[in-house]
Amino acid sequence: MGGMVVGRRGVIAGGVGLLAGASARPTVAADRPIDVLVIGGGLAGLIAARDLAKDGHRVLMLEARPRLGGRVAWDQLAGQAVDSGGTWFHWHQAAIWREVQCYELEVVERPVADRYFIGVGGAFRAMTPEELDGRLRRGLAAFWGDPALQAALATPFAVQASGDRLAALDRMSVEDRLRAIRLDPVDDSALRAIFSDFGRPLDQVSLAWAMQRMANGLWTYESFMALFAVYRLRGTMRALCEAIRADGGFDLRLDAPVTQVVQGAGGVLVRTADGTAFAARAAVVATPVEAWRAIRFSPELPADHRQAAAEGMAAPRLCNFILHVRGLPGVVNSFAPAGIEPFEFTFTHSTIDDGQLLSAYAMEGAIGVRDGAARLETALRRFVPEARLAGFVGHDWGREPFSLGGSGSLKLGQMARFVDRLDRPIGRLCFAGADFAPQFAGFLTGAIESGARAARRIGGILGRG
Ligand SMILES: Cc1cc2nc3c(=O)[nH]c(=O)nc-3n(C[C@H](O)[C@H](O)[C@H](O)COP(=O)(O)OP(=O)(O)OC[C@H]3O[C@@H](n4cnc5c(N)ncnc54)[C@H](O)[C@@H]3O)c2cc1C
Repeated sequence: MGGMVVGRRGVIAGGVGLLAGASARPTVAADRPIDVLVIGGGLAGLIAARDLAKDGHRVLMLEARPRLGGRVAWDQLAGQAVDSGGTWFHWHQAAIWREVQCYELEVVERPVADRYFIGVGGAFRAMTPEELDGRLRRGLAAFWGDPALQAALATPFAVQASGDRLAALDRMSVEDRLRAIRLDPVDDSALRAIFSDFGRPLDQVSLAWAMQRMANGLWTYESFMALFAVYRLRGTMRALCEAIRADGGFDLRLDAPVTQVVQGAGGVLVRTADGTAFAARAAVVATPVEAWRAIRFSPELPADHRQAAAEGMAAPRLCNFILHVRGLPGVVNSFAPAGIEPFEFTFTHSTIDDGQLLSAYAMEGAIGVRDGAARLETALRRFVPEARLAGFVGHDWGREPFSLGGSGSLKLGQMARFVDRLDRPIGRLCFAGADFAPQFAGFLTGAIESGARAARRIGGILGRG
C-alpha cells in the first residue's frame, strides 16, 4: 500500500473552507502521495495535522462532522458569539497558553462572582465569596494534605513512572477520600459542590486523576481554583481553531466519518462511510475513545484500547447551556453536588446590555436541551427566584454520535491503564486525544499536549521509512 487515493471517487477532496459549512471541494492536486491521515478534527487532530504538515509531510484530515473543533464548539446567542463546548483555560496550562500566545489571540477574563449559591442538604445556600473561600481552603487542605498521597504524584507529568503507588490511588475514588477526611457537613457540601465539575458521581471518579489535577497546581489552593473557568478567548475558541487551520497547510475533508482502518506492512488504508478509501504511510486517530467503537480496525486493536472504548472515558451524560438571563442580582456562581440539582454548576459568563449570559452545566443529564426553556428557567429559579430566561443554546454531548460524551474525569483504574499508554504507536498508527493526555486528561490543553506528541511520534516513524 503506498500513499495514494484508492477510493471509488478517485480524488482526494481537500479544502481551505474552514469551519461549519465548508465545502469538500478538491483544492490539492492528487499528485503527491499522502503521508499521514489524521482522523478527527478536534484540537488534538488539528495540532497533530499542523505539526506534521509544518514538518513537510502531506497530511489529509478526515473529519466526521460538517465542522472542525469537536468538543470545542460555538453558537450565537443574544447577538453574541459564544463558546458552547470547551472554553476555559489558564496560563499554568502550558500547552494551550503557548498556542494562544503564538497566534496572538486575545484573552478575556471571566467576571469574578460576588454571589455564590452552594447546594447544601437539598437546597441552595447563599454564601459570600469569603465564606466559600474559607470552607474550600479548609476542605482542600484536608483532602490533599496526606504526604503519602502526594508522594504518589511526585512527578504528575509522568504517570506511568509513578508505578504501584499511583495504581493504588487510582483504585480509590474521590468519595473514598471524602469519607476518610470527615469534614464539617457544610465544608463537605462545598467541596462536593465544586467537585461536581468532575462530571460523574464521586464514587466513580479516580482519586489519582483528581490528585493529578491538584498536583499540576503544586497543591496550592489558588492554582487548583484557577482551573475553574478563568480565561477564554475573545471571539470564541473558533479563533484558535481557525488560526491552527490557516497555519497548518494540510488538506481537509469534512462530513467524512471514518469507518475502517487497515494497517499493512508499508502503510494504512482508511475508508469513510461513503466508501471512499485513502491510503497513506501512517495515520493519527484523534477521535474520542468512545468513537473507536464505530471504526473497524484491522488488525484488531490491543486489549487496552478495546477495553477503553468499551468502558468510555468521557462524562456520558454531560449537557451544557449558555443561557440569556435577566433579573440576576449580580455576578453569580452556583455549585451543587452531582445528581441533586438540575444544574450542577452555573456562572456568569459575561454581562451584556440586556442581562447576562450564564454558563450552565448538567453533568448527570438531569436536564437536557430537549426539556425546553420553561424547565431551564425553573432550574435557575432554584437559586435566583427572580431570574427570567430570555433565550438559550445547548448541547447534549452524550447524544452526539461523534462524541458520545462530554469531558470530565477518569473512572477508577483508568489512569494507570490508559493515560500515557493508549497514545503509544501501534505500527503506523498513533492515537491522540484529551481523554488520555499525559498531564491534563480531559482538558483543552490535554488535547494539545496529546496532538503534538502524536505528530512527533508519527514523524519519527515516517523518518525511518
Ligand atoms: C461542554 C464541555 C465543556 C468543556 N469545558 C472545558 C473547559 O472549559 N476547559 C477545558 O480545558 N476543557 C473543557 N472541555 C474539554 C475539552 O473541550 C475537550 O477535552 C477537548 O476539546 C477534546 O479534544 P479532542 O481533540 O481530544 O477531542 P474532540 O474535540 O472530541 O475531537 C475529536 C474529533 O473526532 C471527530 N470524529 C469522531 N469520530 C470520527 C470518525 N469516525 N471519523 C472522523 N472523525 C471523527 C469528531 O467529530 C471530533 O471533531 C469541555 C468539554 C465539553 C464537552
